[in-house]
Amino acid sequence: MSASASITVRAAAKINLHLGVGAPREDGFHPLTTVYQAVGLCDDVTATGELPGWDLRMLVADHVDAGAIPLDDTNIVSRAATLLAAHHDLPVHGQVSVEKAIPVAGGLAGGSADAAAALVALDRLWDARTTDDDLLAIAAELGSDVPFALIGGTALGTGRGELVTPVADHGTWWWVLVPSLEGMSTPAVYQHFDKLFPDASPTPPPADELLAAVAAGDPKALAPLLRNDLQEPAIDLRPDLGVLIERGESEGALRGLVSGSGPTCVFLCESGDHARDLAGALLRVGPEVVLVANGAVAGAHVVGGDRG
Ligand SMILES: C[C@@](CO)(OP(=O)(O)O)[C@H](O)COP(=O)(O)OP(=O)(O)OC[C@H]1O[C@@H](n2ccc(N)nc2=O)[C@H](O)[C@@H]1O
Ligand SMILES: Nc1ncnc2c1ncn2[C@@H]1O[C@H](COP(=O)(O)OP(=O)(O)O)[C@@H](O)[C@H]1O
Repeated sequence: MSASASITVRAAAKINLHLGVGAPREDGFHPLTTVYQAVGLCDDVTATGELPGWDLRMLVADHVDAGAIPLDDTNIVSRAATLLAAHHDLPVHGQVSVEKAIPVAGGLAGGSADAAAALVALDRLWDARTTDDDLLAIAAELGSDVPFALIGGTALGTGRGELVTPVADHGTWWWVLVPSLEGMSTPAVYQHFDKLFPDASPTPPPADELLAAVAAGDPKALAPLLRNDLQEPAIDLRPDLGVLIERGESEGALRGLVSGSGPTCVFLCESGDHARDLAGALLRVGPEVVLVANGAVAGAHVVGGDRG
């Protein structure tokens, strides 16, 4: 592409409808059986420019903690660029800006979404034509949640979460998301899981019953089957999350749940109207930020650009 070509790629936040966690493997990662769903809370990554130089900017929404995002080469977008460039024996180059609406360290895989979107955008900008299998392998190297951010929809994750298979989903699922002003560290929550459950089975609990409810598309059938094995450790570290979940359920949510390693809490609703009513009720009693999103939405995909 030419000097002024630009490409914008959108990637979504995820929630885990089922997060079954097993005892840690020899490499320290926990074996998972998880059911991911991509929801309509998205970051947009725009890549432009050619040789030389690399520049990364983050443009964040009011509810996103900009101070918690590294801008150096540890940012997962820069890591994605480095791995993709190395794969093609190219120098890292371009100007990348991330319009960020997904809260940081929220259990919503916002960094993973940025990484997936950056891979797709830079692949296009550099005309690198990476195969899907290679893109998924690079994504898995970046983080356990990154392959799902490429694929989106509703999908089963196994291994450490990086082996992703789309599943049947005949529902439109409405969620209220309540982020927290202070993020939580994913490794710290997994470590707390190990402390609370030293006798966990090496085989994570399966998701078969939940997958049947997802396929059937019935929120009332899904609600009692939602499961997150990291919820107890997350609430043990942050008791306010337990209070919030009880509040959301008493205000009428079909079910409240910690998202991934937390601290975002998500509430399943029957419809868009129900979700907006619940969001209004929650806003009146406490949290500063309450979002409504539905799922499932697409994985990282091009939403704009020009050929310069
Ligand atoms: C908990 C989950 C649930 O989907 O999501 P988040 O809450 O972070 O969004 C994921 O497992 C997070 O995936 P991700 O954030 O990509 O993790 P990675 O970068 O691969 O790993 C970060 C650290 O988390 C721990 N980790 C991660 C995945 C896994 N299956 N077992 C682990 O023990 C390890 O301590 C690892 O060093
Ligand atoms: N582009 C990015 N966006 C957000 N966080 C990032 C990014 N790059 C690196 N990070 C680091 O990754 C950590 C985890 O971020 P994130 O993916 O938002 O959370 P989670 O794993 O809870 O879903 C953050 O605390 C931050 O230090």
